[in-house]
Amino acid sequence: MSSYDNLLNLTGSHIRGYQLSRLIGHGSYGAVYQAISGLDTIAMKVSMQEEDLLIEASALQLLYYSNISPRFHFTGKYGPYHIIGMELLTYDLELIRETTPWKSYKRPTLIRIAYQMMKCLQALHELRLVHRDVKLSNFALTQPKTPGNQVSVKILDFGLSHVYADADGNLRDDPRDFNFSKMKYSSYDVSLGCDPAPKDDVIQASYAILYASGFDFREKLKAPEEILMNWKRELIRIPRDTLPLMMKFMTPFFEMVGELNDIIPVNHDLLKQRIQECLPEMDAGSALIWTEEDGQPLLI
Ligand SMILES: Nc1ncnc2c1ncn2[C@@H]1O[C@H](COP(=O)(O)OP(=O)(O)OP(=O)(O)O)[C@@H](O)[C@H]1O
Repeated sequence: MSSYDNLLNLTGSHIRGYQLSRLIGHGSYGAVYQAISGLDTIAMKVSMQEEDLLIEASALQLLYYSNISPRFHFTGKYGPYHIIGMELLTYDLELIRETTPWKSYKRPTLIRIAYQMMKCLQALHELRLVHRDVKLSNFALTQPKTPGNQVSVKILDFGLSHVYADADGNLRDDPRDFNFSKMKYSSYDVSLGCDPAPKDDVIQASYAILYASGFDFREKLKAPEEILMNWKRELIRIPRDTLPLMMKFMTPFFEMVGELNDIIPVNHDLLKQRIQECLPEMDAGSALIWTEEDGQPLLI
C-alpha cells in the first residue's frame, strides 16, 4: 500500500514543503487538511477530481484580489491526487449555527452575514463567474484580525463554478454538463431545468440566510418534490406570506430576490441596501466580531 492510498489518511505527509497536520473535513471527492511550514499555516485541498480541482484553482486565481474567497497559494500533484494550497479559514457558517444554543444567528449577526454574502456574490458575478453550489456551509470566516478580533465571511468550494460568459458577453456552455435540477437546494427555476445563472446564486443564498435564521431548511428539503417546489415558488412569488414568522423582518430583501430574473442583471448594491432596510438601527456593513462567551465561541 503506497503512502497515498487513502485520501483521508494523509496527516503527516509532506507536500510542497508543508506538513499536513490535521484533517479539517472532507466532501464527496476530496479532503481539506491544515498544513504547516514554519510559521505559515495554510489549507490544502486534496482531490481525485482533476477537472473540478483545476476549475476551482482557476476560480480562486481569478478572485485573488477580490478578497472574498480563500487566497490562492499554489496548485499541483501529489501521487494520484491533485492539490490546492490556499488561505486557511476558520469555521464555516453552518458549523457555527449548529454550535449556538438556539441553532440560529441573532438578527444583527444575521443581517451582517447576509450583507457579506451579497458582497461575495457581487465580486463573483462581476467576474462573470457563477458559483452554483451556494449553501451555508460554503461560507466560512477568516482568521480573527487583531486588535478587535474582526472577521469576515468568505465563500468556499468552487468545484462546481463556471465562467458563464466571455468578455464580450457571449454565454459559455459548461462541457461538464451537470444536472443541477437534481440538486435539492437549487432555486425554483433551476429545479425546473433552467441553467443556473447569477440570480440563482442569490436565491440559494436566500435559502442559506433562512437556514441561518433558525428555519429548519434541512427538514424542508426532505419534503416530497411537489411540496418543496411549491414552497420555492411561493417564496419568490409572495415572500411576505411564505416567510416564517421570525424572518418576516427580512421581507424587503426577499421581495427583491423574488423580482430577480435572467434578463436584468442582478443589482447587488440594491440587494445590500434592502438587507440594510430590514434592520435600520444597525449598520449591516459593519464588521463581524469573533469572541467567546462562557467558554463558547460566539460571533457577534
Ligand atoms: N480554505 C479553507 N480553510 C478552512 N477550512 C476549509 C477550507 N476549504 C474548505 N474547508 C473545509 O473543509 C471541509 C471540506 O470541504 P470541501 O469543500 O472539500 O467539501 P464539502 O463542501 O464539505 O463537501 P462537498 O464537496 O460534497 O460539497 C469543509 O468543512 C470546509 O468548511
